[in-house]
Amino acid sequence: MGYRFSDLTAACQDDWRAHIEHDFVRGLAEGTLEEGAFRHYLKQDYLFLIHFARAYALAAYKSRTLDDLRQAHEGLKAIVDLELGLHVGYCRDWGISEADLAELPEARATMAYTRYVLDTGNRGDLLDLHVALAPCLVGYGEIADWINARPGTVRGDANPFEAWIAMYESEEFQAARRAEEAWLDARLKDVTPARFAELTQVFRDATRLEIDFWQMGLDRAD
Ligand SMILES: Cc1ncc(C[n+]2csc(CCO)c2C)c(N)n1
Repeated sequence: MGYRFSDLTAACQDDWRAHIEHDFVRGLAEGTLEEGAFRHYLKQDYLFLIHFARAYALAAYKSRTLDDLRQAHEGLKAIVDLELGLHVGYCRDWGISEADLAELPEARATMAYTRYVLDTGNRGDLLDLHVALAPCLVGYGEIADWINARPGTVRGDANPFEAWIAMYESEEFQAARRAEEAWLDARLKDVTPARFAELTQVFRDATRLEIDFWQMGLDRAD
């Protein structure tokens, strides 16, 4: 008892590092990622974001308190009003039009990850759902930290992915990440070892699906 969010990453250390330090992330940090791989990722990420907005709507449905309902509402608004708009504009900069986005076929890695999160939230409770969402929100925050701490990282105009890195290192995004970790710390404090083992499985599954999503980008898999 007395668990914290960091106990989840510690319990899945190998998978967690494989997500944070994936070759796709290294390519973003060094500016060496093939542009076609990035475009493939961006397109699938559009579909990913739509399903993640649905996951925040599910979090609203699963909420028992006004605070949790507000938090789910904020998450849904952040994706719909902010992230998806930014994403569509960003895709345009990379030569992907809104019409292209509307017609995208969904890759298997996108389906697997997003439907896993939605199913975990459906069959479980709000904590299951948040743990399934954590490799996304907390993971991308840690990725920004990791990118910034690496000597090989290239920043500024010399890196074509500068805007992507800047988004996830932004104070606004990092504040959302810290709030999520604090929420998870508060909920994990009281879980039993058996429940923690269940949640570890969810966290590991979702982390491995993040790894598959990066790999899908590198392989341009459909
Ligand atoms: C595969 C994949 N995983 C995580 C993110 C980042 N992200 C998407 S929604 C969200 C939470 C709401 O702000 C975050 C952090 C991404 N874009 N694509």
